[in-house]
Amino acid sequence: MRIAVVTISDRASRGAYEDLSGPAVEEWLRTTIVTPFEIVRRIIPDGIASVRDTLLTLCDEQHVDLVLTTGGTGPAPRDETPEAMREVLVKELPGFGEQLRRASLDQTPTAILSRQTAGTRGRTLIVNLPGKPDSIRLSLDAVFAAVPYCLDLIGAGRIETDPARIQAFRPTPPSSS
Ligand SMILES: Nc1ncnc2c1ncn2[C@@H]1O[C@H](COP(=O)(O)OP(=O)(O)OP(=O)(O)O)[C@@H](O)[C@H]1O
Ligand SMILES: Nc1nc2c(c(=O)[nH]1)N[C@H]1C(S)=C(S)[C@@H](COP(=O)(O)O)O[C@H]1N2
Repeated sequence: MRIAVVTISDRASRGAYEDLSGPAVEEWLRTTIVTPFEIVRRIIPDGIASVRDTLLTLCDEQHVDLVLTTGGTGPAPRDETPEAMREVLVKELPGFGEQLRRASLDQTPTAILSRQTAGTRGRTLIVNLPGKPDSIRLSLDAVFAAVPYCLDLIGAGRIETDPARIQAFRPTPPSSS
């Protein structure tokens, strides 16, 4: 099981500030997932080509099971993560974005500015998170219960979570066919 954590930020990628969001995602995963997994980290600039090419490499060449991105989902000119997702996803899963915005509204009224989404390409699930370090925990807490079953359905690796942190929900056992 391999999970990629991709920080999308012009300034973090050129070292203008320290990336805090990627490490926050990694820390959340390490305290929540109890089955073995390896983390692949990337820090890249905003922009359609940058995000698209990174996601395509992670999906089609490195065959990671899950990609979590942080940043580039807003309305600013350089925020192009959703445009890149459109070029990469085979099946969009709009429920992730809906739930992320709903949960984030408890934290900030600007939650509605995020165009974050999720979806699949082959056996990889890609989920966008906002860029702000403070948003990471709340965002992952809001959607992760559905992630292990989604990975089962697309034939990706199996994840078990610490039930004290996240109760993974599997409505039906995986098919044996
Ligand atoms: N990876 C990160 N690590 C630390 N702080 C971040 C990170 N991403 C965003 N932030 C903080 O959240 C703020 C808003 O995030 P946003 O993604 O809108 O950044 P931005 O203004 O587009 O700039 P950039 O793309 O250069 O990070 C940033 O100004 C920064 O203070
Ligand atoms: N939970 C949460 N969601 C959030 C935020 C936040 O601080 N917390 N920031 C919002 C803001 S201000 C913006 S502009 C959008 C997009 O952020 P991004 O471009 O860094 O992805 O996410 C929104 N979603």
